[in-house]
Amino acid sequence: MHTVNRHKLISDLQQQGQFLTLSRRSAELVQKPISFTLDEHTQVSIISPGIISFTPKIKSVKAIVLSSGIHGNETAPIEICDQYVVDILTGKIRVAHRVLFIFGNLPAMDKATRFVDENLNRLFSHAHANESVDQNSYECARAKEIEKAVAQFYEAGHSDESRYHYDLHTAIRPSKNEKFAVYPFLHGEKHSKDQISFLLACGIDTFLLSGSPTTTFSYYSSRQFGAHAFTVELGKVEAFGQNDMSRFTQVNDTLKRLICGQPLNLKSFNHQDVLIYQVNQVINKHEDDFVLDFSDDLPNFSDFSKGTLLAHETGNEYRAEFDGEAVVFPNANVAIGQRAILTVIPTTLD
Ligand SMILES: O=C(O)CCC(=O)N[C@@H](CCC(=O)O)C(=O)O
Ligand SMILES: [Zn+2]
Repeated sequence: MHTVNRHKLISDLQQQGQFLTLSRRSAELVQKPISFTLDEHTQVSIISPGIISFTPKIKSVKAIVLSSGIHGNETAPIEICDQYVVDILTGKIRVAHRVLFIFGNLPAMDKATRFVDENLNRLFSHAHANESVDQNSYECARAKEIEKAVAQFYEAGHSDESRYHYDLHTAIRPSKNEKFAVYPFLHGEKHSKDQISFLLACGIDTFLLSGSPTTTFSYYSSRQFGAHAFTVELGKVEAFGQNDMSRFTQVNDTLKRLICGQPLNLKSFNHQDVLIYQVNQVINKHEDDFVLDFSDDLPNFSDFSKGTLLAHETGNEYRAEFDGEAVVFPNANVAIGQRAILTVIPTTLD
């Protein structure tokens, strides 16, 4: 890159902070790794379009990944994270910990779609190398790029740094519990009540405990790097500019407090404040004729009595196994072999 352009880029970024806009509109400008310092207190590293890290000069005790737009049409988290990046670059706020922002699927944002060729959130933990995955797709390359950025970010820290990853999404359907988090499978490790208290402070009061490995981004950070990692669902999918940002005040303020090292005033964990579910069935689609046996606008967490037919396809019927079993993320329109419904049943944390 020409030196003059590099200086202009850095000065534009510091004056306007529009890293995401540049990543989406002029990706070639932020294609090469670029580093610079903000007022001598924060190192900025642009890793590739849509991926930027901030490192304070003071010793960091937390390494925090905030990802959004892993699905391109899930706009509210993208708008929240974009504003943090703008505010950091322009000096309105200052990070106290190392923070990596990842804006996942840039071309899908432009198309206002979940993805272009492949669901990016099914390609982590090396699933991008599976033979069923189109190796020429944007998402295949992007999954590799994101995995590498996360590995370098966590591994660059001190050994006593604790690791966090909040992968922010919005859901396709409305939900009986509007804000909820998927807690990736921990392979027998204990769930963190402190993390649940933190997410509760963000306005997230419902948790799904995953019971098996997945190829999602949050599972990758959890499993590979021991990060406290979650897929966080903040509401319903809306177009850019159409989100009612007042619905995100709590999560917006709390995440900002976290990255800026401000007091969080967390309430200690109390079973009565949260709804905890464990995943009971992961129903995958095997045939083209897979259909759901309930309406397209049925909200997430709607529950059924034992034996109710939830979905069917040639050769298979899928039924509720328990009274009160609820459905989450039902979607008949997924690729063959992928998850079409999660079912969950209430549980408690030990
Ligand atoms: O509303 C939907 O159907 C999907 C919303 C979404 O993108 N959810 C994530 C959950 C990932 C996880 O299980 O941790 C996804 O499906 O990728
Ligand atoms: Zn999503």
